[in-house]
Amino acid sequence: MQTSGLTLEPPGVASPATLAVAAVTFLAALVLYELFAYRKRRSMPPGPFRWPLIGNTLQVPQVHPWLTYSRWAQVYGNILHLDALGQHIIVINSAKVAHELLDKRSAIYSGRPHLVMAGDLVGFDSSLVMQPYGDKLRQQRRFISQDLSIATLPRYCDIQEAAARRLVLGVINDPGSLESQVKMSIASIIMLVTYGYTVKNAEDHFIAQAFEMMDNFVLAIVPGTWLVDIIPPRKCCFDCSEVSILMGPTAVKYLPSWTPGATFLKTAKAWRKHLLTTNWMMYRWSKENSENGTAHVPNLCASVLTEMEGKVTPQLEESLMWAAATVMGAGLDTNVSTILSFILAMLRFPHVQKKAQAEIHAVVGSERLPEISDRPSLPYIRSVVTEVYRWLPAIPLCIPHALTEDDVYNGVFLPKGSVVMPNVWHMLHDPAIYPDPDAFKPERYGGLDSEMKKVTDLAFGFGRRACPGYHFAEGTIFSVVATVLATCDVVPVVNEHGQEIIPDIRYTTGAIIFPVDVKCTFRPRTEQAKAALVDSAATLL
Ligand code: HEM
Repeated sequence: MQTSGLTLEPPGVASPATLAVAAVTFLAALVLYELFAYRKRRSMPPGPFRWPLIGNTLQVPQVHPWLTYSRWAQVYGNILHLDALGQHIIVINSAKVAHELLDKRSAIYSGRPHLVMAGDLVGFDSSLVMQPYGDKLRQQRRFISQDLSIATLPRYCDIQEAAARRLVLGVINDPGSLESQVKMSIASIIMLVTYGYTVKNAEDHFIAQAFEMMDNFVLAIVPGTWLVDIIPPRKCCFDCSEVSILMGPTAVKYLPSWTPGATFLKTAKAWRKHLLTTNWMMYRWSKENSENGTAHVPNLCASVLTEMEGKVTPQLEESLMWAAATVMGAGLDTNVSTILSFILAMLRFPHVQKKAQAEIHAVVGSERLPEISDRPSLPYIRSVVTEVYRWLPAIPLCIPHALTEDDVYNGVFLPKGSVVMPNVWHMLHDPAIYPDPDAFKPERYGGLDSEMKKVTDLAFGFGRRACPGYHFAEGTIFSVVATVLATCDVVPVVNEHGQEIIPDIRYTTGAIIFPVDVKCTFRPRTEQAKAALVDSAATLL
């Protein structure tokens, strides 16, 4: 429509001139933002090419990310930086840097990343493993470390040995049940120690609930999976007093659950309900049954409650409930993964198996089954266990830490709020430190605990967040490894043509990894060994 030489547009439609001005303004803002960001980034660690606005979001690897980070280490060095929509990610590829930052400066490297899906929505942020560093965390860690300290651990050795023996007997009788037997054996140890609960069988309701909770946890924390974690309402990436141009008003987590594309809200609701129901159910079971004498004591919950001498506040009780739940969650998959990796190693490296069996035979003999107290006398078995941690670390990228203050390391700026991921896999496969890193060679430690410690110092985490279950886990894994090797040959299954099937080295992806398709037969080495297992399974807990 033309009037007096002016062009009038219908209401709501911008003129080309307006659009042009908007586009130029947007581009100018983008250039300014990028220039500003570039100045800040120059002093940060190097990393792959970063796209305007989205940064490295599309490059953050989703499958076996530790392998990609390991390749990037060749290009960018030991400490690299990614920017995922304004979230800084620092990947550490060197043991030295990890120890200098995460151990020596642990006062500012002990936070955990804020995850909207796993934390705010599902509720895992109340569990010890995801809590920010602070009083609540310290209290929960204290509950665990007082119950699982080196001094108190001997009281749980019988439980660990009995479970290892039952596991071996179960697999001898039914080789196809390897994975479920390992899960059940580990769950039975953790449930007894944490809650005093005796697992009845593989279909036990408590076990099913606990593993489902872990499955949900592992899915909830996978980076890049959940919309809410990709578009968080976030402060500016470089200056916490400014609001990022990426932020917008998108508080996706507040959308109603019927919003198209927001099915994660329904998932989160279901997982939250499951998490709270499971954890309170097990805690209450323990409390009631430890009091009435039905539960096995000592157990973590009962010990802490006894020590409080009836002065249990609701806050303390909730804290204990989460500490116990975290022990259960943290102890399940890590141990299952490690034991399956051990079996895989024995199948692929039978000469190691022979050497380990010879050591047990020489030290323990064949008249009795090995015990955890034999550990100091069995350096080769300790080396086998250590080599499993190195060869296939259960948590290859550790659990991410968060940096709570700005920091400078060797002239490089590391901003507050960064997610810090130690690439433990790379550190443990560095050929300069571990020659021929894919080979399973317990000899590489020369039987020296000081060399083995270099591995466990990485595989069990760092600083104030280091695994509080380390000594306990060492007992469980040692007991399984020594019992298997003392009593059985771990041999491959054979196919219909009589050919042996040696599993490939393949594993899942995710925060905790598992070798896949590990199948084997446990062939009793002697009738006497099998009889000893039967006898002990009948008499022990
Ligand atoms: C082979 C077995 C295990 C491995 C490889 C392992 C490894 C780890 C690693 C790497 C971390 C993260 C540390 C960090 O953030 O720096 C961790 C945390 C943790 N682990 Fe373990 N762990 C194992 C078994 C256990 C067991 C049996 C328990 C309990 C009895 C346990 C309890 C915990 C807890 C509660 C945390 C969270 C600590 C925190 O966030 O402050 N772990 N573990």
